Amino acid sequence: MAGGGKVYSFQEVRKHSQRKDCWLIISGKVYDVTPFMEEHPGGDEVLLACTGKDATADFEDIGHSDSAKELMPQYCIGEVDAATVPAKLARAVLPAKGAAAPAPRASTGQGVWLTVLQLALPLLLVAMAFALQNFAKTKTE
Ligand code: HEM
Repeated sequence: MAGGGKVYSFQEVRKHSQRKDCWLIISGKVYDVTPFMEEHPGGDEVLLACTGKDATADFEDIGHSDSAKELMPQYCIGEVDAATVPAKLARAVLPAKGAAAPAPRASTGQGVWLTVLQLALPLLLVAMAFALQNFAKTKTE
């Protein structure tokens, strides 16, 4: 690691959030990607959008190649002090520009009931049609 294991606070890392001074946090490590901004095949905007937070999920979501991962050590300047990373920011997964937004989760309480209702409603209608048909038959007999 180029940074010799230096530990930075989250507050320190987030100060470097400009095109000419851009640091990222990926898997607990701090990367100074300033010299890489123009070369990054995904563009500099996505890197800028990943400053000031934990960019691990964004980086992983892209499915970077092994050769991309091999480039990383040269930009690594140290580690982030995990205790200083705000929990909600550490878990934040913002969709990267050009990437698909995460699908809404259907397994939440409300979602399950909606699915059950969607399945049950047509069955209920068929059952009612049969009942009506039988009722009409018995009336005419
Ligand atoms: C040190 C950090 C990073 C390095 C060295 C890096 C390197 C690369 C490389 C080499 C590629 C070309 C494709 C590949 O080989 O996988 C790439 C593509 C890309 N990267 Fe990064 N990247 C970094 C961080 C990030 C971050 C934080 C994001 C945020 C979302 C990002 C978003 C993208 C996107 C959107 C592409 C284009 C993918 C495509 O066109 O299919 N990268 N990156």
